[in-house]
Amino acid sequence: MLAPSVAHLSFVRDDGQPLDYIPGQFIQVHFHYADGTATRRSYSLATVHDHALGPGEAVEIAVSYVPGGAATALFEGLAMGDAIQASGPFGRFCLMPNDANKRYLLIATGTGVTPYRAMLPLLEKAIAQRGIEVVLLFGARTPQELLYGDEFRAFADAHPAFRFVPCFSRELPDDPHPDVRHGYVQQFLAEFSPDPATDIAYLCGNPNMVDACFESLKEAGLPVPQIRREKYVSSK
Ligand SMILES: Cc1cc2nc3c(=O)[nH]c(=O)nc-3n(C[C@H](O)[C@H](O)[C@H](O)COP(=O)(O)OP(=O)(O)OC[C@H]3O[C@@H](n4cnc5c(N)ncnc54)[C@H](O)[C@@H]3O)c2cc1C
Repeated sequence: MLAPSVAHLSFVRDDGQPLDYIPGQFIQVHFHYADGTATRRSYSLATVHDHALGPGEAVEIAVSYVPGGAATALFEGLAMGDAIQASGPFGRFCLMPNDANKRYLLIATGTGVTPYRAMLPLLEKAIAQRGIEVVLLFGARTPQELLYGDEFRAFADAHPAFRFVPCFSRELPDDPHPDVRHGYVQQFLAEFSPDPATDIAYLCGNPNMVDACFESLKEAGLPVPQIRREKYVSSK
């Protein structure tokens, strides 16, 4: 468990095939409701991507368990070694090779942060090769829910161009880092002066947060192509 209701799950393909994907993409898990109807749910790939995953390498996802959720029941019922059906990768919530921006504003709540974990090696390359800056604004209710927080903090400590700004809506950690904020991510966007001349923004996770940040960024003058969004809505 990454947090009280979030599991980090690791799978390997059992067909012996590799899985290449672009950080930011997701897979779909296929299963059946109790009445036999087929359904599926999407999960962003959390595996830190520094090479195409060869046969037998772990495909990682972070799943937030929701009360009464159908996929939640599936995942909670899995034992070590059980198999699930999945397809993918899908999606275009990715860093673009021809991006010429000076800064990425990466914004997430909850498991919406997993695409950014997968992107860390690409961000490291962009920092080294293009001299860009990155701000990661990550919303969680409590310090226990700051998924992969130690990894992002370590990455920020090693890369001064990467700022990690955890925003806690309920409870602050004891002895918080100076970059920690108290409130919702959307309250702190203005502090970073979003600028259409320099910024490309990514928004991932809770749909209300994504919509609120999208409106703020548009008001700040960012054109829509510079605001990339992934809303975690249920696909049932
Ligand atoms: C592109 C994409 C990527 C996604 N990536 C992830 C991911 O990496 N990790 C992840 O955990 N989820 C992710 N999701 C959401 C995920 O696909 C499911 O919607 C989620 O896991 C709930 O599925 P469920 O079957 O357990 O609940 P459902 O049976 O679909 O819903 C049960 C009840 O819970 C409510 N509910 C659904 N989702 C939430 C929620 N997030 N918070 C509170 N209540 C909710 C529903 O309204 C419903 O009342 C993603 C969605 C999309 C579209």
